[in-house]
Amino acid sequence: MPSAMPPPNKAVANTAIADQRRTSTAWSPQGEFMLPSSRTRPNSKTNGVGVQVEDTRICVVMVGLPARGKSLIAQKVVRYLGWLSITARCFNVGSYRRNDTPHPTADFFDTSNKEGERLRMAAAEAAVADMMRWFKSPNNLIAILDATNSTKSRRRWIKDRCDAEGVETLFVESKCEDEDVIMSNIREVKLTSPDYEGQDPEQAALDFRQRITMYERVYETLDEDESDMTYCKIIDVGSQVIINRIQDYLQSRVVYYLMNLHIKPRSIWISRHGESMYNLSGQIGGDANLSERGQRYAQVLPDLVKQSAGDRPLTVWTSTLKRTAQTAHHLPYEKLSWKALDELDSGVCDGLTYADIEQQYPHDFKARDEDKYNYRYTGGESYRDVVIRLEPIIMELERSENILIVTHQAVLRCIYAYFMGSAQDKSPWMEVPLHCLIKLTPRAYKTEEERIYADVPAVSTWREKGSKAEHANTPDPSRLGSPSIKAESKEVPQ
Ligand SMILES: O=P(O)(O)OC[C@H]1O[C@@](CO)(OP(=O)(O)O)[C@@H](O)[C@@H]1O
Repeated sequence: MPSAMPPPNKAVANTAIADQRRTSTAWSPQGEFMLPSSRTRPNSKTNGVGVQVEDTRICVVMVGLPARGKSLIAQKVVRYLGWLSITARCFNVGSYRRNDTPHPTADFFDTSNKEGERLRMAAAEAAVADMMRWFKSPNNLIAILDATNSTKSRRRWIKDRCDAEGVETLFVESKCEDEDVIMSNIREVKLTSPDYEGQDPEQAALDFRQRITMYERVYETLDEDESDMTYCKIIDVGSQVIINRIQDYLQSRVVYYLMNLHIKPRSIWISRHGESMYNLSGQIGGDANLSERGQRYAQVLPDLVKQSAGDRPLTVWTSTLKRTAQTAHHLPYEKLSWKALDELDSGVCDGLTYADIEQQYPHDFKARDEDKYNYRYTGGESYRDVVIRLEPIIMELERSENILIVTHQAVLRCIYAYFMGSAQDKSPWMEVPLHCLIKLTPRAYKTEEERIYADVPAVSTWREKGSKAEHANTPDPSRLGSPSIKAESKEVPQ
């Protein structure tokens, strides 16, 4: 098997992987994500959506005490890989256990409770069996086995099961002694875990603490005894990362992502720029100034942000285009501008209206409607291309705390799709109104979304799939009301 990393080692270094990644990544002319040819094996395959991958299947095995952010990490890895067109799925042992024991009390997890032990092992076996069935499908590449897997014997059992089926294992331990992080995870779990549904929150927190004590009695951290295993040990929310025996490209890609994650609570705010002169005339692309209403949005945005973020320190990221810089102008925070946040490049269609495109490039107009995610403007970009160039932004976002991004319709859709796990065929059609601030808060079992609309009218630049071109850029009636907050929680699909 080709090795993406130095020989079996123990390293405490982020740069080793980051540098490795730069030398081992390649993009096809279509912007697909590929392995360099020297490392592509004869039986490498394409995963159906154009991403060339090794013939490797990996079981990412989560390890750690309860309330260490394992489920959050697992969900994030699945979403990140899905966003990059790598098919991944999480197998949560707890949800198999809940079939028999939906609301266990802490003593269920006491290892001297034989019936509890039997039921917990049965749940692990059922999850692993389902996972092996799932791996039979050729596009299914990465499974996450989400459980505490807190003893060496349990981990050895999983490794043996995977070895027997030719599935690689990558153990990922989240080890954390930071009381603030643990407490916030306990609060999170008692509010969102199905185990405690409908129960008194204080009672739930107490029981959950006891459950942690049960696990602490038997918990064994990953150590030298397991030096034959591939693992990544994340200590204190990423302040130290230990990696061992990372063997190939896909593993190093997952590990690189994990090294950038932190599990501290935070939110991300995203907004499109204010209405631009091009939005008013229905032209796409370009580098136009804000309209008079767009400037009004820029003026009210600081209040909107304050209303949602309070006094939290924020950093504002914009694109390099005038309309985002002008929108962020009055925000009293540090600002950074990123080329990677520039709008989808519409190539030869830059500066045209959708009606112009339908008339001058009818085949392109139709092709884009048929497969908007993959359609690439002549001399420009596709949504798939935008996702690829946004990857460093996502990495940086994961490393950061509270960020406000002021960007463009297509770019915002791609960022939103990453956080919400939206399907590729749906995300380019998502409606993202102008003059609306979106707050996203990643939680262990879901990402919460809140939309705050400014009381400033704007055109709607949204065009429904298959609709006539002239239906774009009409006044948006929802912009005429008073400011409103619409809060909605959406489950992240597994
Ligand atoms: O992919 P579609 O739906 O065409 O949306 C992207 C388009 O959105 C627009 C507005 O219509 O972006 P922007 O928010 O930067 O003004 C165009 O410039 C851009 O081409």
